[in-house]
Amino acid sequence: MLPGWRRACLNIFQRHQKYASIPWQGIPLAVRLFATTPCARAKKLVRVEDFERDVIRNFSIIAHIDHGKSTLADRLLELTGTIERAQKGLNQQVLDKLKVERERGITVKAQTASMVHPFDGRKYLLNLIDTPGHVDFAWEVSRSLAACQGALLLVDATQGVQAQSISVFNVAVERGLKIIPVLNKIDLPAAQPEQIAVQMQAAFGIDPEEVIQISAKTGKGVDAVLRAIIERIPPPTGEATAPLKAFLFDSSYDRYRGVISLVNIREGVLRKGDKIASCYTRKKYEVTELGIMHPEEVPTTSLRPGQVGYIACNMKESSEAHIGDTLHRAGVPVEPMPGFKPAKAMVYAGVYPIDSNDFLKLEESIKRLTLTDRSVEVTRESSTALGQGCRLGFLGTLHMDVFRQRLEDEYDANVIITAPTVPYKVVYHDRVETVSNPTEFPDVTDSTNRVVEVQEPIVKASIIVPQEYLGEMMDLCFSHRAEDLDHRYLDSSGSSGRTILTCNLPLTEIVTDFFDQLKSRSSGFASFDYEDAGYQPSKLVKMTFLLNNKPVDALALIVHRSAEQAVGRAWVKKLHKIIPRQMFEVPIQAAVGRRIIARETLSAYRADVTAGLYGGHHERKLKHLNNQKESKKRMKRVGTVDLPQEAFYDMLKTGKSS
Ligand SMILES: Nc1nc2c(ncn2[C@@H]2O[C@H](COP(=O)(O)OP(=O)(O)OP(=O)(O)O)[C@@H](O)[C@H]2O)c(=O)[nH]1
Repeated sequence: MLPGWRRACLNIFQRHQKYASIPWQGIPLAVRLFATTPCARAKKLVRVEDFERDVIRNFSIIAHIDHGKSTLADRLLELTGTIERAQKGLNQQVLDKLKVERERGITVKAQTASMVHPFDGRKYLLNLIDTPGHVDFAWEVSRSLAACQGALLLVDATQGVQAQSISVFNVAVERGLKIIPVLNKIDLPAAQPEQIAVQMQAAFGIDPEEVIQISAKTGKGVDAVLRAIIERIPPPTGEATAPLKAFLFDSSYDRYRGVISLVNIREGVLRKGDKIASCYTRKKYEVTELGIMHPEEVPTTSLRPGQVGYIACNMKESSEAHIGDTLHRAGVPVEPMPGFKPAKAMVYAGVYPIDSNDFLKLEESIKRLTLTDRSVEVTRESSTALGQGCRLGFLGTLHMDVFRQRLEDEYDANVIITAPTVPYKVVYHDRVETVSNPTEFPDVTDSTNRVVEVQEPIVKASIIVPQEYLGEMMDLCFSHRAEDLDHRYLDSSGSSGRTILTCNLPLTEIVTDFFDQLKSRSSGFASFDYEDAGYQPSKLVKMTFLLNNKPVDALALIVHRSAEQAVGRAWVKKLHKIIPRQMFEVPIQAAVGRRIIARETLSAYRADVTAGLYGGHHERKLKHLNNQKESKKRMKRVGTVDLPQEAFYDMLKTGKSS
């Protein structure tokens, strides 16, 4: 065999999206070839016809970040023989497929996996839908829960109930899901299962007797979880003979097969070759492939009521797969099921290529990435300082960070991200405008602009923290303009007992450094969650920065009146440190409207024009110095200060903590 041919073969497998998650290194070529043949996959073929509705369970694992969802998912997949048992101590994290997920140890994109488990003489089909834990990905959580009848509420036995545990619990209860409470990490010496079970009772009204104690790491107690899934979660409803109704809850893009949609069959049976139509777009398709996630795609002959699986149906554009859509048999229309509220961007930022010639490449990469992350909003924008770029809307700052990292990891992009801003509402005499870019924010101090008021987004925040840090947390909230602050105790075990603190906070206050301060001022013990609480009028102004009396658009900020002096001074100082000295003196100013509120002066380089004059008359020296002064004045008049890209990068990086 030619070595070149061999290499080409390997490349094809490694690049093929479907097999990209498999660690191919070290596996002999013959095995790789066989593993990807239809014959090998067919061996795994699951006859879904064998599973009637009453032996199907659709469930999800919900928890605060890092409480062990992905680890428990691994153990469940192993225990049911869906994947090979990992070597002792090795964490497989089969469902965390993205590189950023594995590196950061967080789940960003919900994945789905089906398992077959024998119980009481019958074979059960268990469909697990993994969910992310972080607040920013709450949209993914509610999307996953729409396809389930039950949820495992996982709580870390060392950390106890955290803010996100409460918010995901509320979403699950709202959707009428059966909750199975599970206490994880009981193998750790710091675990306090009894005390945390009492906390769960106070926070969720759960009977401590119902709580299953496990260690997802060692596998202890995980079989009891499997039993509880089968015994406590109700089977899905829906009749095989009814007209087809399939709920589309996720989609991804495959270069070769087009859009792959994840669906939950609510009524009827879907088979390969069936002609289907979308309630939302009214377009018609033919099902070319369908199957279940086991945990990789495994083709099946049909999908039946209650089942969760993937379909490929010659959908070319990812925009055709509308999340929350109902698919039905072509020519047999049905009433669409209630869909999802679309994801709402909470944080906006400009993304620019470091080298402005790379814009088209960057735009293409962003487009491709948004195919797998549909919650990102994209529009084009341009800035005189940074050139052509895109304005992106994210669900939160972590979401923004993860998106940037994915751009860098998966598309090799080098980008500058501007300071994050939130969407403001500007109320004029005759209209209301939403502004998410500081450069478009009007000068409210100028009465000719006819601005009646400016409103900013508010969130209802909850913080769970040991009592000893309560004072510190209240202080933090007040310094971020908190209102309606309230607190209640979750348990009564002295200063280490947990308290839940709630307040209303402006969203803009938490998109900069709030998380970092929360973690450092509570020694990492506080957890934080928030939900949208509408808009409220606020005294906001646009701050611009001038270099040599010319405004730099990419540095514009929207700040609260009470903070304008402090922010203006801090940024001007930072600019002074970062900007390289020029041939002429450069004033660096922060301005609100026409008012200059802070100023620093960058002194000029001074060439010693008298160096070549040995001796000579005093007036001759003076003449040279005066000439120099004149030419500097001229330079200053016409000179523009170019802020180098690196300075921008530093500025925006450090700007986050201002
Ligand atoms: N000692 C111990 N560690 C555990 C256990 N379960 C999970 N962990 C560890 O806890 C960390 C977080 O686990 P993950 O499974 O990644 O948590 P997750 O909830 O999926 O996290 P997100 O996906 O970010 O929401 C990992 O380092 C796990 O090895 C357990 O039962 N015992």
